[in-house]
Amino acid sequence: MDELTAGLFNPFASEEVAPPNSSHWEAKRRLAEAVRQLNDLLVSTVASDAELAQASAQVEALNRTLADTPRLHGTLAYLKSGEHGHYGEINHELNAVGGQSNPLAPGLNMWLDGNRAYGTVRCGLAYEGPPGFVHGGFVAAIFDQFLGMAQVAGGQPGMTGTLTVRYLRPTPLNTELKLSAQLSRAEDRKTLVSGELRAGGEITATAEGLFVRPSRGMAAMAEMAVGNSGQ
Ligand SMILES: CCCCCCCCCCCCCC(=O)SCCNC(=O)CCNC(=O)[C@H](O)C(C)(C)COP(=O)(O)OP(=O)(O)OC[C@H]1O[C@@H](n2cnc3c(N)ncnc32)[C@H](O)[C@@H]1OP(=O)(O)O
Repeated sequence: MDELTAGLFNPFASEEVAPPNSSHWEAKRRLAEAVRQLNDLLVSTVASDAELAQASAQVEALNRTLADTPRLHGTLAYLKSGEHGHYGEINHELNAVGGQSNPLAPGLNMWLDGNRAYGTVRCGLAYEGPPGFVHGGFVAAIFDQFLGMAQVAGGQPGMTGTLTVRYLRPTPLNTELKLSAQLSRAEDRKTLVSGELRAGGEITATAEGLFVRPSRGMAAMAEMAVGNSGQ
């Protein structure tokens, strides 16, 4: 374990969503939730052109305000600041699929129990692909994150090597979806995890992920990423 992978899974010890570790993350979770609602409202409103123009001006003004605040570009920058928790906590806030403080993330909650993992997620209107159903790319993204975290049981977290999703039936929007996964095999640097997604008791998709612990190690992978975060 290195400074990235140590504590990576701490936020998933229980079914309760791990609380924010500071007033900063608490405030950011609130803002993220407001932006999620904004996203939902944006795709559903049929307001007049004038109302949309006014809303755009308000959001643009807010963007200018936030652009003038101190910023950290990427999870590594947060880690290096030393003020925002360990990597696991930062990942739990900012991850693109599971981050509580990232409005792009649909609010995936997951917890681990031995070599099994469980989770819930609810995808609002902004995740629509086929009419009334979740976009298949987001189903795959949810599996990638969920299976990726479930690999903890194997004790050697790695990157997704392959992810195979079988879409059995459409996955409904605005419905509590239940996830479960189990470790199938862990050998050397490779961990195989399989999982399923259910809506109202019916399996809508299954997935199998092969995760590979990089030969160069996670920390070295992270160092390779320096400069990718758009600062
Ligand atoms: C950035 C830091 C983050 C830190 C925290 C994150 C925690 C995790 C969070 C996860 C959640 C988020 C999830 C995400 O979003 S992870 C993001 C999506 N995934 C990636 O971007 C991964 C990109 N690929 C790589 O970085 C490398 O190719 C990896 C690391 C995968 C292997 O490169 P490495 O140089 O180490 O490999 P090796 O040549 O020594 O081969 C070793 C063995 O593995 C076998 N093999 C290799 N590749 C594949 C493959 N694609 N499928 C099947 N098998 C593969 C290979 O045949 C060999 O087997 P064998 O011949 O010995 O039998």
